[in-house]
Amino acid sequence: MSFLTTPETNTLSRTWADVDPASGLDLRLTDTCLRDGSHHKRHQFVPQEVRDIVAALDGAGIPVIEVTHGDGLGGSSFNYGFSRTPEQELIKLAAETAKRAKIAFLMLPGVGTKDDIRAAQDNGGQICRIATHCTEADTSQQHFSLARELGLETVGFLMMSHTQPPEVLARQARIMVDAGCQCVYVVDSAGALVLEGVGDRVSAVVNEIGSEATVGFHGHENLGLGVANTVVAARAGATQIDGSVRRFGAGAGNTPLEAFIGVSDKLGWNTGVDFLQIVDAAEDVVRPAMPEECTLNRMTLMMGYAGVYSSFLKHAGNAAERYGVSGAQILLEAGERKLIGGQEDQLIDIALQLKAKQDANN
Ligand SMILES: CC[C@H](O)CC(=O)C(=O)O
Ligand SMILES: [Mn+2]
Repeated sequence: MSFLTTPETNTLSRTWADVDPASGLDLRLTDTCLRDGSHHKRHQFVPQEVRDIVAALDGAGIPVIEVTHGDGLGGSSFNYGFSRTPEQELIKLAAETAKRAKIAFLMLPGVGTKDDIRAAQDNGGQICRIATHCTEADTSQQHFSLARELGLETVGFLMMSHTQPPEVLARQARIMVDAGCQCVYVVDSAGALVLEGVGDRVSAVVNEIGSEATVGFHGHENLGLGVANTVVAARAGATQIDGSVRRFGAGAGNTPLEAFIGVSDKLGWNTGVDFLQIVDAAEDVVRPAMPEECTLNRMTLMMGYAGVYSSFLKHAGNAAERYGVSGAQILLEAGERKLIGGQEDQLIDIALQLKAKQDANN
């Protein structure tokens, strides 16, 4: 079945209402500006910003809001950047503020621990999202078991999905589902996937896991395709969709959720979110909390083009400044080396090599 099965009517082959009929939703949205946006904010969220953003998103009808350090539970460190406010405090505040939305949290095995998951649940987190590189799903098994034992809803993130063909992702999704994952996300961490590249991957995962679990899509804007790629993902069977209001996320940002909501309205897909309210939230509440807009520029475009993990942006920028070399060249080389999350220190190695070359030529 093609992922463009019914373009005339835009009838989705799978909807979120298949899982939760009472919701009546075609697609269930998760806003990640308070987690993926943490990279852009260098993890400097303060309590009032979290309260205001959660209240605005919840009021507009966003059903899931993710809150954690950008690199997930336990990410506050010298390697990834220290949080200004402890993430568990922010999760608690978010859970206390939200009237309808569920609070999700992210964890990467090896960065966070099982105790961090327990603490996040104690603080009101209800959805546990476990992220692994897209060939390493087996590292998530014990975390899915624990999360299910605790009664948490579970989501699996197959990061850097552009690096593997659809059949590999499908096999990795199977590992997560067998371990207790209820929704597997195809995660375009580098914003490097282009249209059919998304559709083929989502379709393969849908075909593998059938009705055992749902499928999600998490996009980045590095080639300007966040909304278009997400429409393709939904047509291919993804029923859970990530994005960030005002694109507040890593790299050039995430799929701009307010734009996707407007597009969904036009396509007749019910997200349950009020377009006018979410546009106001983007402008009046989310934008003031951002250090600057997330934009397409030489660095972020290079990430999409070379296939680089979006959360490397600030690290590459720091290394470029420190050693007086081109940030774009650092990112190109990071793409060549196929670096994955956790290898941030190699950006410094690349910068040192570029500097040595530069010095030799002067
Ligand atoms: C460091 C985790 C990463 O930011 C997760 C994510 O959002 C992605 O891979 O796109
Ligand atoms: Mn992301």
